[in-house]
Formats: sequence, structure tokens, C-alpha cells
Amino acid sequence: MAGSQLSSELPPLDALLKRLREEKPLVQCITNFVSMDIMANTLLAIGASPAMVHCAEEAADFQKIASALLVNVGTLSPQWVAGMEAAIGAANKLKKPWVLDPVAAGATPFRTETIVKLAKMRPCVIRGNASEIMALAGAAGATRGVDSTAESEEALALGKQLSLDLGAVVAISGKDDYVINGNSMLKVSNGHPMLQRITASGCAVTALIAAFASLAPNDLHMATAYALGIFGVAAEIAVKKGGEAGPASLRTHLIDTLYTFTEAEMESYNVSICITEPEQ
Ligand SMILES: Nc1ncnc2c1ncn2[C@@H]1O[C@H](COP(=O)(O)OP(=O)(O)OP(=O)(O)O)[C@@H](O)[C@H]1O
Ligand SMILES: Cc1ncsc1CCO
Ligand SMILES: [Mg+2]
Repeated sequence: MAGSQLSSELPPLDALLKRLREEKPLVQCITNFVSMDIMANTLLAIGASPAMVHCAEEAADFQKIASALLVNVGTLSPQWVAGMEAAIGAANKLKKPWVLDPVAAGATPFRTETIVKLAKMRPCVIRGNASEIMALAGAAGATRGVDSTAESEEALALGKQLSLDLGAVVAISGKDDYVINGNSMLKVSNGHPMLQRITASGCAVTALIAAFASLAPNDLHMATAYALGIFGVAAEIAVKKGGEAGPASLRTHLIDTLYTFTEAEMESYNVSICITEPEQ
């Protein structure tokens, strides 16, 4: 996709991070068994408040006290889908932002059909890796499992189409993250390759997006890029603080770095804006 660089137009970061720590948004997470620990610890470390509440009997009621909803289909079952739909219905009714993580879209018919159904229920942001975004957009054979088999650039055209079709911000994570809002796109180039060797690091950053989305419901595009930027910069710092020893060390130092994270540490935030060609 053609694009022009307009990075000087980016607003400052401080308001969102400061407000997150003051307001401690309560994020209801309906997520997979693998990600629960790292997701809850990521939200707590940055200063938000996680609650893993998924059963159909209480998922909708919990939205009344939550600031945002995260729906992740990683370890799917029909009972969980009922909880997801109940919570999403409540979030939409109460005008709370909800974010979808389409884990392993395309892997099986049940999974793909469920994700497509949820994606039509008006998520404000969808964050997945390139394979997942391409599969959700209808590309055949795009996915092998939870890990991407493609570079994020390969999913740009389908990600843009998905954003226009669903009216949602679509974030494609990878070496570079692309955050697409219709014809406008932000590129975030922070992070570290070892993040791919920590299970559920993508799940965790999607929950971070939900937390920031609750603070900036009218600027979801920027809030999504901030969340990805903070997570990526924190990973770079964590590597230097001892995380280079391996994925387990990086995981620990990443959570520690999010806890102490300051705006000054965002000096390496590497983001740019591209205005992509309008659809013909
Ligand atoms: N090669 C890379 N270099 C730098 N950062 C990366 C790289 N690959 C992924 N990341 C970062 O890792 C985080 C997770 O993205 P990723 O695309 O691996 O998610 P995912 O495949 O959904 O992960 P999971 O399913 O394990 O949760 C993002 O913040 C992303 O920017
Ligand atoms: C490994 C794994 N399996 C289902 S969800 C999940 C976490 C990474 O997406
Ligand atoms: Mg994932």
C-alpha cells in the first residue's frame, strides 16, 4: 500500500499512560487458559486492573462494572462462546469498548466460523498476527496454528479491507506492527524477536489495547498504537535489563519494566503514520 510519512502529527503520550495509572481501568478478560497469567500480570504491572470472568451466567453482568472487554478465542469451547456473546452484547449496550483477539483463525471450521461471527458483533479493535488477520479476512490456507506463518506486511491489503468492512481498527502484529483505521495506518516498529518465543505475548498486548481503548474511546487508532508501542519499547528495555538470557527471563523483565515504565523511556517509540490510498 502506498503511503506518506506524517510522523510529526502524533500527539504526546503522557496523557494516556498517566490517566491509566490514575483511573486503573477494570478490563474484563475472556481469554484462553495459556494466556491468563501473563495477561493479568501485564495489566497489573502497567497499572490497570484485570478480571478473568467468562461464564455465560455472569459474563454480561460483569460488564456493568468493567471499563472494557477483551475477547480471546485461544482455547475455545461452545460454553465459552456463550459467555463471549453475552459479554459482547452487554459491552455494546453499555457502550464499553471491546477488543477481539482472533487466535489461530483459519485453523479449523468451528474456530473460523466463531471468530467471523464475533467479528460481526462490532469490536472496536481486532489485533492478530498476519496469518490470523488474513484468515479472518477470508484468505484460504493462511493459518497453521497460533503462530504466524507470514510477515505483517503480507496482511496489509486484507487488514485494510477488514477495517473498512467492519468499521474497526485492525492491528497486525509482527516485526513491525500495523494499526489500520480505514485509509489511515500507523506503523509501530518496536519490540524484540524473542517475544515470539514467549507464549501469549500477543494475547497480553491485546489486553493492553483494551485498557488503553477504555481511556480513549474517540481515538482508538492512536490508543492501539500506544499500547503496542509501550509493549514493544518495554520489551527492548527488558532485553537490556537481563531478558537477553532467554524467553523466561525476558517475560519476567518485561513485566518488571511495565511496572516501572516512564514516559521518558518512550524515547525509542518508533511510530509513523501512512495515509493509504482510498478505495477506488
Ligand atoms: N520479530 C519481531 N520483532 C520485534 N517484535 C516482535 C516480533 N514478532 C512479534 N513481535 C512483537 O511481539 C508481540 C506479539 O506479537 P505476535 O505477532 O507474536 O503475536 P501472536 O502471534 O498473536 O502471539 P501469541 O499468540 O503467542 O499471543 C507484539 O508486540 C509484536 O510487536
Ligand atoms: C499456545 C496456545 N494455544 C491456544 S491459545 C495459546 C496461546 C498463544 O496464542
Ligand atoms: Mg495470538
